[in-house]
Amino acid sequence: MDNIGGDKDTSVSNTKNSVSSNANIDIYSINEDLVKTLAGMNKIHVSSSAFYRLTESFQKVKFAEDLLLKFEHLQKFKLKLVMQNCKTNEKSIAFRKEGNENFSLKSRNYFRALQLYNKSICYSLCDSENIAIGYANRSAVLFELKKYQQCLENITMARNANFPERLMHKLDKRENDCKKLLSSQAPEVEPYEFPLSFEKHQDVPYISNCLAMDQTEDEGRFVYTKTDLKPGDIVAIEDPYCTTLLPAMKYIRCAYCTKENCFSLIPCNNCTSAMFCSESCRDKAWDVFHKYECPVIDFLFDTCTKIHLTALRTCLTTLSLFASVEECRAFCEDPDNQSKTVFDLNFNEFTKIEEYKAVHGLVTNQDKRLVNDLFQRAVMCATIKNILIEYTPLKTLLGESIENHNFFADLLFKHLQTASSNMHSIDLIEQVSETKEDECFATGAYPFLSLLNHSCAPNVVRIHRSTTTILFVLRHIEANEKLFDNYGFMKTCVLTFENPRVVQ
Ligand SMILES: C[S@@+](CC[C@H](N)C(=O)[O-])C[C@H]1O[C@@H](n2cnc3c(N)ncnc32)[C@H](O)[C@@H]1O
Repeated sequence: MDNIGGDKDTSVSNTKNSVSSNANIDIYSINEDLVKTLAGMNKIHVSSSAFYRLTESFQKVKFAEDLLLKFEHLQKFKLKLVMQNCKTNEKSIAFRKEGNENFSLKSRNYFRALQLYNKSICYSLCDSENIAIGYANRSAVLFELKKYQQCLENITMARNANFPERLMHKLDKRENDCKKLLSSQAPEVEPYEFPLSFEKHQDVPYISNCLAMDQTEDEGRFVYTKTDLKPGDIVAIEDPYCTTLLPAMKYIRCAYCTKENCFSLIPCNNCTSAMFCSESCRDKAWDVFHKYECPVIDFLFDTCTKIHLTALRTCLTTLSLFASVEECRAFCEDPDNQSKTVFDLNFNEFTKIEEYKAVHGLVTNQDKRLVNDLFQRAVMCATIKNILIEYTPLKTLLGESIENHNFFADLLFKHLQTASSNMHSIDLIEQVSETKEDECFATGAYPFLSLLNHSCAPNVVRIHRSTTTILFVLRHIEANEKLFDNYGFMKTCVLTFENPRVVQ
């Protein structure tokens, strides 16, 4: 048996794409500290054996949590929570000034100016004129960018947010100029719609009827074609079950729908790290996940990677679908719901709950993972769970029931594994560099696309239109051949060169 320290760290930290602004306090360091403490006490072997013997996921998470509490390793994270960025008008004004410098004739860095005005809006106290001035400044940038419709929308937003009377004449003038110019502007071109190249599949309406699924002992489930395919064919168009906006995009895109909307974002009323493209997105985000993420958002963004964020978002989205945690638990623990795929779903009465069956059935590779990999995930799971329960309404949601707490640990532990084996990055269309994976703005859970196996010479490619993923055929594929995706540079390295037992 290997041990929880590992000979070398072959697990998630090798492929980490940490979003941390402070490399010393990312979530992996909590595991490293704990392993060092155990090694210093000569307890690695005994702890590894004890951890290995635990059969249930929640027991593994509890084991890790007990150690974290015993050695007080959660303290530095809790300290970081105290340093959550609060709204202050001073910072709001400072970011606006920085935005003005970027907007100036000398710089003309309009995109950066928009980001900084958004940041200024997000940092402003809710009842302050800084929000209105932020919207008005955004309208000035949009005027220069000839985006007159969005410019007018921002002028209205500024007025509704009590724009100061002393500056109103500037806004009036911009509004008049804008209206004149708008009437002479050509309408925007509608984007091209990509249709499936074949009839819809009889069971799964968003894939082509030529596709089917099978499985082998070695490769698990895979997708193959029943007819010849040619380059350019579109064989699937899938929308995600849920998405997670990456922290770098927080002042550019909506935290709920992830659309690029830096022209009209509105702030979260509580935190300084989430913006939304409408009140509707803000309300939906609050109900589904943001009420739990908001109080600890800077901890999540500064210390977690996209794998942890995606895993947590998948859990919170799923919990929000059910009237109670008990109902969600019964659904997730139903033996019938353990290995479903999109081919098993009922698309005639399609709901998010029905869709979740195929997300719940994604491969975890738990039986192939080394002890150090599982221990590390248990530590991550325990850390996130502990902090969410202490600082967010998750405590109220789970209540006193030990079964509910164990269920949440099970669910998060599961998705910390499915996220790394199945999660898809959602990229901008432009591929900047073949080896640079991170030109992505969000991640998503796509239950059909997650059935595609990896090849370094793939025969299909995923192209994103917003969060919708279109699967194109890259080269000729003969009937009965498998479809292969390319998981990306980092995952390929892990899959190919690392210990084969650690299949990400
Ligand atoms: C996104 S899932 C693909 C579907 C998966 N085979 C299943 O049964 O659900 C990724 C996992 O599939 C397996 N896998 C992917 N590509 C593979 C390949 N070329 N050969 C063998 N297994 C592969 C690995 O376990 C990997 O972690």
